[in-house]
Amino acid sequence: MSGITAHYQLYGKSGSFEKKADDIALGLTIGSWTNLAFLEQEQLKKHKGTVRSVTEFENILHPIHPERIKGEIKVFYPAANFSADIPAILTTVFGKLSLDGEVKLLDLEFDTNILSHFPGPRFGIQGIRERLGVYERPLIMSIFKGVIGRDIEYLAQQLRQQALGGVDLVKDDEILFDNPLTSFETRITTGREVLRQVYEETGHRTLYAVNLSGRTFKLKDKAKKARELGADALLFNVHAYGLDVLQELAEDEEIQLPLMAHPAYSGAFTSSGFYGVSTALVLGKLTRYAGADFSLFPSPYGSVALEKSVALSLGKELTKPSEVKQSFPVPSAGIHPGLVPLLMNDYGIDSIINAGGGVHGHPAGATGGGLAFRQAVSAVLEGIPLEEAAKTQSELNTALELWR
Ligand SMILES: CSCCC(=O)C(=O)COP(=O)(O)O
Ligand SMILES: [Mg+2]
Repeated sequence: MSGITAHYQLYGKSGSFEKKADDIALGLTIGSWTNLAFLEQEQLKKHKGTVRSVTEFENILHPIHPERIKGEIKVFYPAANFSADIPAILTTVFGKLSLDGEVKLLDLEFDTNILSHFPGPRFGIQGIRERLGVYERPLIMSIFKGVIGRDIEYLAQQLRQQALGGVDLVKDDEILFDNPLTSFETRITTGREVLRQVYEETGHRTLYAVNLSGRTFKLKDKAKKARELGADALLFNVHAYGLDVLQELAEDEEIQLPLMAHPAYSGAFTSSGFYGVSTALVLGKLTRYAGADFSLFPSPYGSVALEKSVALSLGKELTKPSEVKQSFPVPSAGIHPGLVPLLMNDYGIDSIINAGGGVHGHPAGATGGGLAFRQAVSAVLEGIPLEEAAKTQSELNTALELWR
């Protein structure tokens, strides 16, 4: 039988988890079971949730209520109960249940039949690499900073400085929305022209991800306009809108632009150890299934850090073998060149090193910042310690002195 298996974490008295699991499996599907007549049981069998496993962790006590221990349960929900879309799936497996005390949704197992309704990233890691012609190293991305209240000329200069440093991508900051000084359309057309000039001068190609923002029902038209104007990629605050909106954008044949999922707002429902949804599921698996070519998330090291095991499992969800293409893991926030060895060790070459302050804060400006990142990546690929490489690479040297 086709369906989805949900993994939950909860706390309770030892021996209480079987009953809780049964209550969830029945309560979120057909309601009562044993009181039904045989004929009704036969009719409803294909809709009945099933407990797949119950695990109690006797040694993991609740930090405030030590009489409770941690448990993990797995419940199977038949596909007959929901349409194959993320809103229906989330409402089935964690709708009312998300409001019912300390329960956290850890994972969802999609079978092949259900996953076939999720085309996933249109381009994926390979497709983005083909657009850039870069295959042998992690990509480097920088972020516009301090551009709110500035005009398009200022943005153009900042973009040029970033691109001249050799970064592969530049993205809008997620807090830059449509505004009279730097409208969505003007950012696309101006950005395109700046990056064309840099390409002509240097032969280096940089892609710009413009922030697709505004009311939900206007997004598709805006995204189509972006494509007409020659946009390279779209940044999208997916968790403020909902994953299904991302999927709509990803599947639209008239849009066909790489989509970059920003993690803004996701902390509101992922950060608790007791409630909400696991980070790896939301920013990893579901963001990939919904069609993001890139998923940004806090790295384990910077200013807004995820616990390392969480950040690593998130990266795995984005890249592990699946029917859908891989999404680029983009560990972010407070990244500087000195962190490149750690990031490359954690995420390998199929990842993106992304920095705002770590590029613009370089004493030689954004160009120097980009160069320092490129030098750090080359050093790691050649097996040279950064301190050693910095003896001959002045931008890297300056960066290491500043951020050590
Ligand atoms: C986890 S936040 C994603 C990256 C981002 O949008 C950002 O602004 C990071 O900026 P920083 O100066 O910390 O590199
Ligand atoms: Mg930002």
